[in-house]
Amino acid sequence: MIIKVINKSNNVLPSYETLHAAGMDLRAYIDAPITLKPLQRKLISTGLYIELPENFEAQIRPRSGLALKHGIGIVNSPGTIDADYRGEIKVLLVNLSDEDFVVNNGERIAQMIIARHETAQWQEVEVLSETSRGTGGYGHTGRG
Ligand SMILES: O=c1ccn([C@H]2C[C@H](O)[C@@H](COP(=O)(O)OP(=O)(O)OP(=O)(O)O)O2)c(=O)[nH]1
Ligand SMILES: [Mg+2]
Repeated sequence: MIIKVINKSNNVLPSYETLHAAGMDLRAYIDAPITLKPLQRKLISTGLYIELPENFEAQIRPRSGLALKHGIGIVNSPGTIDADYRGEIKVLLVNLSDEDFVVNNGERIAQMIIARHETAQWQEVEVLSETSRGTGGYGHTGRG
């Protein structure tokens, strides 16, 4: 699919790193390095603005390597970019390690997945259909 994008950064556009990758890596677009102290969170710019088709969203997800090696997560993971959003895509990083983490311009900080979604309408009713699960949940089928 084709997605319109404005790139105000000095970075290359996000791209799939391998042939069948689900996510495109997003790069930080910042004037100077940003330090995240332990447990600190900061909104990181990407310089990207996109126009998604109706019934598509972009999900902003963490990179597992940064998570494993440096404890870097995304506070609102997965972040949601709505199809009608025209602002800059930003990434809310958090440092869950006990050491400072420095983000540099152009660094790959997150990944973006383009996904189709439904738009639902409600049908209000009094009764829902019966199932074998019923209202059971939260481990109701046991552990092993
Ligand atoms: O990680 C994110 C999450 C959101 N957004 C942008 C795109 C999205 O369409 C908009 C609103 O996001 P969301 O609905 O998650 O935030 P909200 O707190 O509900 O704000 P709003 O009232 O503007 O919807 O902010 C980002 O750039 N990065
Ligand atoms: Mg919202």
